Amino acid sequence: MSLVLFLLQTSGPALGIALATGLVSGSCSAALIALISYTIAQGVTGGLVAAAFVGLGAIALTTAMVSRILLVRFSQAAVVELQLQLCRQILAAELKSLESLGLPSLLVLLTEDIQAIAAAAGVLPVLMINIAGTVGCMVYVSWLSWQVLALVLLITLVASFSCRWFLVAGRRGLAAARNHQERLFQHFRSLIDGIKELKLHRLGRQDFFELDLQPTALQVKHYNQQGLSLFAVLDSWGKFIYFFAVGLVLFALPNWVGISPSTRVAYVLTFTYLLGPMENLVNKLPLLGQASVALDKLKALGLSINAPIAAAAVPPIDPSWQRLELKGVTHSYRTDQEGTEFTLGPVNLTVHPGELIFIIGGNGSGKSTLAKVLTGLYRPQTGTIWLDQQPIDEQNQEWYRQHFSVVFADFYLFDRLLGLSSEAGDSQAQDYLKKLQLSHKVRIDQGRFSTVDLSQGQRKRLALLSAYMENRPIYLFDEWAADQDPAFKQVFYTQFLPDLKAQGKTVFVISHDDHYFYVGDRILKLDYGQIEFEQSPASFKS
Ligand SMILES: Nc1ncnc2c1ncn2[C@@H]1O[C@H](COP(=O)(O)OP(=O)(O)OP(=O)(O)O)[C@@H](O)[C@H]1O
Repeated sequence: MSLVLFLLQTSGPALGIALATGLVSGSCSAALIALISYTIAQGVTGGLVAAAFVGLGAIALTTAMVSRILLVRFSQAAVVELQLQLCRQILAAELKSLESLGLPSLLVLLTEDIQAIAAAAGVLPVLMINIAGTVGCMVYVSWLSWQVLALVLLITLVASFSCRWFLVAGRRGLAAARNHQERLFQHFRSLIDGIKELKLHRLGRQDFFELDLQPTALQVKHYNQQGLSLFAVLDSWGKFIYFFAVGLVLFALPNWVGISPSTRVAYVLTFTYLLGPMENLVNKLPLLGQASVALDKLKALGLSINAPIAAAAVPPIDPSWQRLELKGVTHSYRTDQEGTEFTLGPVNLTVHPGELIFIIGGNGSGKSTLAKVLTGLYRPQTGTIWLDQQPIDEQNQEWYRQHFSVVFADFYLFDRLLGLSSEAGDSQAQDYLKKLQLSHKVRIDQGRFSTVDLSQGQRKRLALLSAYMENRPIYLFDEWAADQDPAFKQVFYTQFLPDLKAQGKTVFVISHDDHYFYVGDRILKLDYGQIEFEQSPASFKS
């Protein structure tokens, strides 16, 4: 049902015209069948009947063609809209929800699930036309004899009940395959990301292939085979019921109620015509089954193809802010295993413009988690963040986030400066390239880097350049200097950071380089998610 809703939303008028022309075509085809059987039964061969035949045939063919062309256009538009809609939802979703869904889930969603839904979206309108044609034929049958219609309806009822089991079991198989598909994508990811390690370790490679990748791929195959086989059985079962119905009308019904041979010919012709649409319907059931499994998964993941994303306007940021406060802020990660929950906070912190703050602590002490909370990527589970007089909540969180430029430890480098492509921007970026000692490697044209195939340290410098270009009031660097050579490390700590501070920017630096802490105003140490101390560099002893 949500698929139909989505189709109506994306291309309502086009779908309406396609369906209307399809309906006309289906009705004309049904009328043609009636005309043919009438001609055979009555033995009439007049010019009027021939003209009606030609007229009906022409209308049926033209409308069918128009309908098909519209459907092709419309289904392609629906596929693109579907992909864009899901991408919009992913962009709008909270980071935390996306992290808990996991990358494999999102990948299966954007590839397999979209394909399944798109394929069903493509066939659904054709199926609707087939159903319309079938209904037209049923009207004709009921006009011929209500007893036959009653019989057909009875058989349809029995068929629906008997097919239901196959449908449910088939769908269960497809759903199980879909679940294993996520694990398979996780293995694909390991294969691609871990290719260097796998190449160097022959036994490990064999182990990964034989114990992880292959069994999961075989499970996907097994469940898909199981599900699709049930749909194949359903196909044959449907045909059996169909021939059973034709047999009943041909051989049994005349013994029960009086039917003339000419009426019988009409039935047989009608049923023979119906074979096409019915077969089409049954053939497409696996596609519809896969789409419905994909839609269920979407819903379970908290996404929906019908939920429009309101592009809320974000007010301009406040460059003259005076006070950023975290009051009793906490954030926890819940894991499946008991006793492994990590809680950051409660954190109480007040920050002013132009401050340079080092955040330090051991591995797993919560520095990156604090960075995500501070920058508004994670919402505090308790406590509140205040920017001047404004508490940050769901409504203004997007606005709040725009105050920060961040280079995360696991940063992603886009191949262009997003949102900045003016020529003035290019010349400023060229200046930064020189300062970052990259001008011999990289050029910038209309905001696009000539290459991002660089060393890790060089890529981090480009990420820093992107952050500079964003020119936000607050900066956060998570272990930025870790991959830099000693000379450039010194440039970063003794020139870049003081420069930013001199411009009135507030800078948070997550770092282990204690011999540069003297450039900062404060050092904040985390231990097991708690602020262990806050000190000035002068009183700090590592
Ligand atoms: N997405 C997550 N889901 C569950 N637990 C997480 C997640 N991210 C981090 N953690 C846990 O939270 C704790 C703090 O992690 P965090 O990355 O904030 O530490 P860190 O101080 O930045 O560590 P490092 O110096 O190693 O980068 C760790 O115990 C980690 O296992």
